[in-house]
Amino acid sequence: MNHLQRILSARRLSPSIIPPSCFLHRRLFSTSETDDSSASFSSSHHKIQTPEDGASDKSRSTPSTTSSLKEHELAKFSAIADTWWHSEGPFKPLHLMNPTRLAFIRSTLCRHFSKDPSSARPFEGLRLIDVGCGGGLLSEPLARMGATVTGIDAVDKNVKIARLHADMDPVTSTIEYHCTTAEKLVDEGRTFDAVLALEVIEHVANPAEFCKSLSALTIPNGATILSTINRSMRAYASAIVAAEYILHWLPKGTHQWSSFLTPEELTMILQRASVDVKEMAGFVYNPITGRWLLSNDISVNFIAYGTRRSDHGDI
Ligand SMILES: C[S@@+](CC[C@H](N)C(=O)[O-])C[C@H]1O[C@@H](n2cnc3c(N)ncnc32)[C@H](O)[C@@H]1O
Ligand SMILES: [Mg+2]
Repeated sequence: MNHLQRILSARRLSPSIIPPSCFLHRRLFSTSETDDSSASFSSSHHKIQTPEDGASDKSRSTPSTTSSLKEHELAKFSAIADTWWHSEGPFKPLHLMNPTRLAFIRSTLCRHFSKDPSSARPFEGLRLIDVGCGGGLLSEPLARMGATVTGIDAVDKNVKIARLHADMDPVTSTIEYHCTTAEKLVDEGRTFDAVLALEVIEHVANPAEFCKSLSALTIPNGATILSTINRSMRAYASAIVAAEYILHWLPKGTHQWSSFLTPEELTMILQRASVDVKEMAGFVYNPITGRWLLSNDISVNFIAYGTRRSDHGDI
């Protein structure tokens, strides 16, 4: 068993990690948070959001909607859309994380669909969707691995940048990009063998509804993969205070601590959406090598792979 397999097998989940619903924050099952103008990206007065600030967020009690859009989150991405492919720009952490998250995706999807992970194009024959694709940092390598890729993003500028970049290579020019949302594609009846939403759920209006849409886009017995940031004190210190305010890796205000989900919460909302989480891994940054590694440590950045039950559950 190699290192990766050890990590992954260590993170195969049993239902015992799923907490009773009373542990969950009410936010998970409420709704679209109305816009918080104090979170504006362009503001010169950046207040570091504390966990307590999040706890008193009044927007929690707004009525339910199926839209996953949070306008002020989209505005942040629109403002920096032309930097998606600058490897030293605001998306540098995603560029650096890419090989690590692709290793997890290759490993889990190859096992799930009985594909050969040592093949150059292991995803040949698979239809994948990259939800919240941004500039296409993930969509492109998935296409190079042979998948038929659809990339969607709610920000039109992102989709345009993704399209322009993908068109530079005949292999990636096959990617179908659309400015739309997961819920709209559900309404259109689209389905995919595997659905991926990396670093998106912490930016949507309603994580539980979003997971239901991801599930509905996944064929029965297909795979669903999400990555996000844990709502832990370590994540507050490293992903917000250090990354945004000390190291300036990300623009200030990129993340709201209160919008993060714990691995248990994500597992539970996916389970309620008919997706059983099978494996999880953490991404850990090594400041000496400047690389991210797959790890057992899911206290900050983590990725989860689940399988879509063939029954429709309570979707
Ligand atoms: C942090 S970026 C991640 C980009 C890409 N998944 C990656 O990991 O390289 C989050 C992306 O999600 C998009 N987004 C946010 N909310 C969305 C929603 N409700 N539906 C679709 N895309 C959304 C944003 O426009 C942004 O491009
Ligand atoms: Mg994020």
